[in-house]
Amino acid sequence: MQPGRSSSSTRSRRPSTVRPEDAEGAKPAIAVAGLAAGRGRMPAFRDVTFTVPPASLTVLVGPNGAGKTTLFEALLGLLRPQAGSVRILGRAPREARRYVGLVPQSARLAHEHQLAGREFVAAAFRARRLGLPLARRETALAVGEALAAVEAQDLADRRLGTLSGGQRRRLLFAQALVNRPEILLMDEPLAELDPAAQRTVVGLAARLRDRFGLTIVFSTHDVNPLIGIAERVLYLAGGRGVIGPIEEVVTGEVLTKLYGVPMEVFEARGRRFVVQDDAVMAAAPEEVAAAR
Ligand SMILES: Nc1ncnc2c1ncn2[C@@H]1O[C@H](COP(=O)(O)OP(=O)(O)OP(=O)(O)O)[C@@H](O)[C@H]1O
Repeated sequence: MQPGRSSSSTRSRRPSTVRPEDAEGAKPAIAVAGLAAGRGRMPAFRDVTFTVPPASLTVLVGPNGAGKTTLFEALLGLLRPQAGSVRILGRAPREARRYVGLVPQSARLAHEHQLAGREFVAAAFRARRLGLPLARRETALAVGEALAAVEAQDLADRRLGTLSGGQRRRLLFAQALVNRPEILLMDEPLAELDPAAQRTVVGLAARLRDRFGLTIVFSTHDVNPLIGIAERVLYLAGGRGVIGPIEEVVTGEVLTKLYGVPMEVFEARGRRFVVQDDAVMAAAPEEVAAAR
């Protein structure tokens, strides 16, 4: 991880589905061109093109089944593209795996309740798994750094089974950081968290970008907690994707084209609510009603 840099350089970009290079000319951390990918025979999406600049935070949004997890798998090299290309730090995804950390959905923690926080984080440390000499000291150092990066030193000796959802999420974060990645993929880290815990997770992601220069892709069903924090949103829907600043992508006009059906976006108290006809797709119904 490197010292942070400004994160505001991409805020003025227009939505784009075709631009293969970052507008600022910086070498992209992630470059995806014409990508079609799926876990079955049918691709979840096709012709998705975007770049992610280094030291930035991109929200990945889309309805259930839009392909958010599929995209992460393609970025990790776990899934071969059906068409198009993926480059991570200029390399093929499999060659770049050690530079990429994944924060999985917390539901996958079911069998680790007996582990202490530091053991859980250490379990992901690469040198330990390889059984290298010096691994103990190196592991302790890397675990300590990762816990400090997410301000979770106080969780080092707590059993996972005794922690709240937000605290576990923090340890998942630390686990993803223990191998000092340059890119962090976060798979729905806000699911099942209350608004206060959501703010904590979003704040941590922003600090990792700003202090350590991490490139973060953060998937969620609701873009609102990231408004004013993420530079851009990558919106997947209708088998396609569009990327740009949140205020330019999360609009009725752009989403109607993307979904291929009439969509409306309501704004209330600085938040955006996406609605198809009268069906609320990603909203608190009472706030949408108030906005009408
Ligand atoms: N193992 C599988 N075999 C075939 N198709 C699959 C498989 N897993 C997922 N799919 C399909 O791939 C598409 C994309 O799924 P994916 O899980 O990537 O979406 P998602 O945006 O992450 O959804 P969610 O928000 O519900 O987690 C869906 O249509 C899904 O039904």
